[in-house]
Order: sequence, then C-alpha cells, then structure tokens
Amino acid sequence: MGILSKLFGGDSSSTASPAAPRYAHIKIHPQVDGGVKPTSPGFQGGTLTCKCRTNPVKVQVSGQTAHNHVCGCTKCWKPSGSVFSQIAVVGRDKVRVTENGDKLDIVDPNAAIQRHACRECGVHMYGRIENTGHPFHGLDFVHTELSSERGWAAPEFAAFVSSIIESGVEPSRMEGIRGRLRELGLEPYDCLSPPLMDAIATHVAKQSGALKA
Ligand SMILES: N[C@@H](CCC(=O)N[C@@H](CSCO)C(=O)NCC(=O)O)C(=O)O
Ligand SMILES: [Zn+2]
Ligand SMILES: [Zn+2]
Repeated sequence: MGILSKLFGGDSSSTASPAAPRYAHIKIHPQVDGGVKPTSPGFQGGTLTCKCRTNPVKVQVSGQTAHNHVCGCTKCWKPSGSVFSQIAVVGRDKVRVTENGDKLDIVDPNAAIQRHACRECGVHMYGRIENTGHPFHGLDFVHTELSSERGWAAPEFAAFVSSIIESGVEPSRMEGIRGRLRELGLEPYDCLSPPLMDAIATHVAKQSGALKA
C-alpha cells in the first residue's frame, strides 16, 4: 500500500499501473494479437496478393474498407493456425482483379457471399454478393491483411464468435476467447454487430412492407 493510502486510508489501486491483460496468451488473429492497429485517415486502398510464391493473384482495392471485423464463421478464409478471419467490406466497383485472375475459383456458388479463391494457395481474394435482393448487395468482402499497405480500417468487433466451435474449438475455451476479444476492444457477438443486424432487419422489413420503403 502506498504512503498516501496509509495516511488517508484510500485505495492504492488508483495510483497503480493498469492491470495486465489476463488473456494475452490467447491468440485471435495475427493482425490483432499484438493490439489493434489504428485506421489512417485519408487512406486510399491498396493491392491484395495471394500466398503463391509464383504468379500470385493480385486484386486492387481502390478505397478504404468499412465494418472491418474478426469473424469466427467456418466460411471465411483464415490464415493457418488462426481460428478467426479478419474481413471488411468495400464497394464492388472499387475491386478489380489485376493479375492472374485465371487462378480464381468460386468456393461455393450457392453461398450468399461468393468467395473467389486462388485454387493453388486457397486464399480468398474477394467475396461478392450477386443476389440483388441481399441487404449487402453492392459490397465485396475482402481480407486487407493480404496487402502490404498500412492504414486500412481497423477491426471494430468480433462476429460469429460461437461459430468457432463448429471449426472444432473446445467450448470450454470460449470464456477466455471472449475475454481476450474484449481486452482488444473487439466486442464479441454471435452474429454481426447490432448496427449491421439492424441494417439487415430494416432491409427485410422494407421488402416485406412492415416498414415504409
Ligand atoms: N455458423 C455459420 C455462420 C456462417 C455465416 O452466416 N457467416 C456470415 C458472416 S461472413 C462475414 O462476416 C455470412 O454472412 N455468411 C454468408 C455466406 O457465407 O455466404 C458458420 O460458421 O458456417
Ligand atoms: Zn495463390
Ligand atoms: Zn465469416
């Protein structure tokens, strides 16, 4: 206990350094494990490159992304050893395949998000929604960690966290994983974030007529 606390009976915690993170040993994703890197204002985009040593697929993203998040779902591409992906959206008009696009295949043509992946290294280069009635039609899903440029939009939350169990994560690990996400400032949700879920519900309500379009 510090001298002031002894004299005045105060709580010494107010002068102590902040508590060390409890869950720092728990790995989420290489882009966030060392702390979330801030967004650079005015950032204009960059080039995504797949993991092939020769003839990599390159995709130019000519603008900043939005709604970046870590995602625990089984469908998003994850770097090896990671249980989460990191994924953001950008207008589809800002996404252009510039090199080796002949190596791209659609992972699941029936999925809402058609993920165009390099058939040699398996990396998903962009995910596109072709259904014009989908709430997110017009947005492509991209993994900005595939770019060497710095300044992309920082992740803001964690989505589909419970879904990591579907990939084989022991349910007993969930408390620590959610604890680590909170330490990193990435609030864990078991679907998307409330603003995105509200946007989806608003779209559905306008389609059904429950809300005025
Ligand atoms: N429990 C399932 C959830 C899959 C899922 O719904 N994923 C979301 C988020 S992906 C980016 O945030 C989604 O919108 N999927 C549509 C699609 O993949 O086409 C699981 O884990 O598989
Ligand atoms: Zn590749
Ligand atoms: Zn996902």
